[in-house]
Amino acid sequence: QQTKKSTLPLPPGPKGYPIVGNLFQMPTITPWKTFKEWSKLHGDVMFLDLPNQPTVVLDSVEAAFELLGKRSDIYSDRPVSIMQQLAFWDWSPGFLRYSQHWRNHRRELHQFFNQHEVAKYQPIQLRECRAFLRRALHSPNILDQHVRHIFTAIIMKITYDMDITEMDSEHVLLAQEANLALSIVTMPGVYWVDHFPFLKYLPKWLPGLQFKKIAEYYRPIVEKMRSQPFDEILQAMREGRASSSLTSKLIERLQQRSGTTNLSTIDDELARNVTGVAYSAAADTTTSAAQSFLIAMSLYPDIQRKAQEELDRVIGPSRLPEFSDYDDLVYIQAIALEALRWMVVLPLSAFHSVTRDDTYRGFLIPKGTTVIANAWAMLHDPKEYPEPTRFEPERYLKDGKLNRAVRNPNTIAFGFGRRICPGRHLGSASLFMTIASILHTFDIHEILDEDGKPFDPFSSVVTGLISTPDRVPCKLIPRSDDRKQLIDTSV
Ligand code: HEM
Repeated sequence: QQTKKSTLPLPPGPKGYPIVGNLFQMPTITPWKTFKEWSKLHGDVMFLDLPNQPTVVLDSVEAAFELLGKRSDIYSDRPVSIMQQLAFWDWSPGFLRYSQHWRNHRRELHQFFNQHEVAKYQPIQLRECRAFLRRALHSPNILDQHVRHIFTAIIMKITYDMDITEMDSEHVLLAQEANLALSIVTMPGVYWVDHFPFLKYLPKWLPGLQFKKIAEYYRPIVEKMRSQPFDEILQAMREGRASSSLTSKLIERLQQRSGTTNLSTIDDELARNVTGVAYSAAADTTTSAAQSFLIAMSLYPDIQRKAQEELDRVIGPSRLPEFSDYDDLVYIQAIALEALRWMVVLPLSAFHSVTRDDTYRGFLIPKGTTVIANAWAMLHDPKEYPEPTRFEPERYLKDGKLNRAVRNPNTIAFGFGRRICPGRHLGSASLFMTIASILHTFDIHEILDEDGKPFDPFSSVVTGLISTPDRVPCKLIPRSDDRKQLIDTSV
């Protein structure tokens, strides 16, 4: 028996082929740009016929806010990915199905990363930003690694009370490799097993089944990343020598709640999942945003000058920025917003999925449809952000204040509805302090390539769940000898 709703048409989309639908047309490089082009023909709510994974792409804020925001009671599920399961990434709270199990994880994440709690991490953020300044001053040739170091050290300290002094420490290398696996297995349209699940039962020596080898290689690495630091803290707690960290606090809280020191299987899993997701969600994302900032500054020296005028006026020459300067550093706030808009960290956000048949603008969106929000298209919409490829902090300002009439890019860049990024306060604060600290002490210069050509940030991005510039051709030069001294004498 047909319901009335199911007689409605699906949203329009590119014409596909029998059986494989649009699978062969799926772009593997910067798909957000291709989707944007396709949406010019088919509209901002576009259907892609992918086997086992019908997909709708939303290219406008209007559609994303309505479906993922207002209707988030039914649009907060995640699509199931066999590739993620095979590579052992399906435990992550970021990929859990919309359920009580997910809500339990979300509640703990909120406890540790809500706006009020995040203020407690400011001393860690300040210390790591200042350690960065010293590293950039004394070993300027590995700038990219130093940038990554800031956000790795912040999240490792918060989560495990671990001091990351070297980026080649075992824990960091493990976490980086597990994250590489994440970006490899989340490439949309790449793994046929997600569209033809029977492939997972075929032997791995058959041609075309490399996905099995990839998953088998990464699985133990991801397992170890999630368990090793956690087990170390659990052991230290048993021996009464654990220091305070998110992990120890969470374990204690779960122990208190259940009234026993032995965690139940469910609580043990919850704790491992919440602590395990922290690095993977925090490090590469904030690093990518900071890279975007550095590249923008190297291409727009006039914006640097304006920011430095503000920093000199508010802070003066004899100290480094503090979080208490936040309200007075409006131009720096605008730069942080623009960095998240200009080169979008998660250009296709994270995929949602709908748990019931729904109708929108007269179209059917069937239960189980994967819903992709093209955040890149929304943040590069010239109607909202004129000349979107220009880096222009002024677009958010009016009379020396943030202009509320312009859409704050954070309302898109951190995702939507009930799945919105729980780490957004931490990410934004780390980014703000990094930008203020660097601009207060250094000038950022562009490094031209061998042919003397300037860097084109938009044709040099790595495609993945998280998009990053493929290099950061910038160098930092101290603004003066006094600022050099300031860097060396500040802790
Ligand atoms: C500039 C930095 C960051 C950006 C741009 C960013 C962006 C995002 C986006 C777009 C999503 C998907 C939201 C959705 O599905 O609608 C997300 C999810 C998530 N983020 Fe972030 N994020 C950042 C930093 C962080 C940090 C610092 C943490 C950790 C403390 C974090 C933890 C998470 C988690 C756990 C999820 C999954 C939420 C869920 O599925 O319920 N993020 N983030």
